[in-house]
Amino acid sequence: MGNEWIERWRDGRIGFHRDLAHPALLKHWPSLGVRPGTKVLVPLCGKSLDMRWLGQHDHPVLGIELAPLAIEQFVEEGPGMVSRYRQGGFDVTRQANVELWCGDFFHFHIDQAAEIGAFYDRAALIALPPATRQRYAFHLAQLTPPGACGLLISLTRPEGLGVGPPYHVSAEEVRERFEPNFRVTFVEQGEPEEGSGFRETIWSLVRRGPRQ
Ligand SMILES: C[S@@+](CC[C@H](N)C(=O)[O-])C[C@H]1O[C@@H](n2cnc3c(N)ncnc32)[C@H](O)[C@@H]1O
Repeated sequence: MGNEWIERWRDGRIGFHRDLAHPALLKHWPSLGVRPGTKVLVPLCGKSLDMRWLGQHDHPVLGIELAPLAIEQFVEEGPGMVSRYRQGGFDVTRQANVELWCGDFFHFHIDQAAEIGAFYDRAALIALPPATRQRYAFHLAQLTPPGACGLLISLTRPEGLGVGPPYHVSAEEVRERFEPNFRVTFVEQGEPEEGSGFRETIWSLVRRGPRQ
């Protein structure tokens, strides 16, 4: 699967990328009440401008992305000095308060996640095939402390029009995968996208503590 993403980036098949920050992030992030200064984990981050928006709103950002090209494009297309270093087996590229870790999200370890206090998933869960999505939900839970909250933007797609990615992830599946470790709240469902019929759903998640 990893190679397919690398190829997509190489061939410029990145229709998922948006030229502006996602409207749902602008609309709903403030109501999560995440304190300024809280570091936000962005799994499977691509070169999303949502990271720049979070960075500009006083959140250090830690993005994890498999494709080196995505990271190169992010820093080329944005302002600010770039620094590069190696940490915990990952090549890390930093620009302003966004640090991009190049590698597999599933290899990112809890020891490296010490400062993370919030998270943002747009098109990460839905980029993964069914068998990997449970693993994703557990891994996200492992990396986030009790009380950490975040937004999840999932997607449904009409039946019979291909498989994915992006994969169809139903509301039931979101609850089933995340509720063991997160309080899951439905926030909003977007309108179906013209042509594809893809429809995004916004969720807010709060990492449960041991007895919550
Ligand atoms: C559908 S895109 C979404 C990107 C970004 N979140 C956005 O909203 O534009 C999924 C991204 O995840 C990356 N990816 C896929 N599997 C990954 C993995 N196991 N670890 C890290 N990144 C991964 C892909 O290279 C791709 O850039």
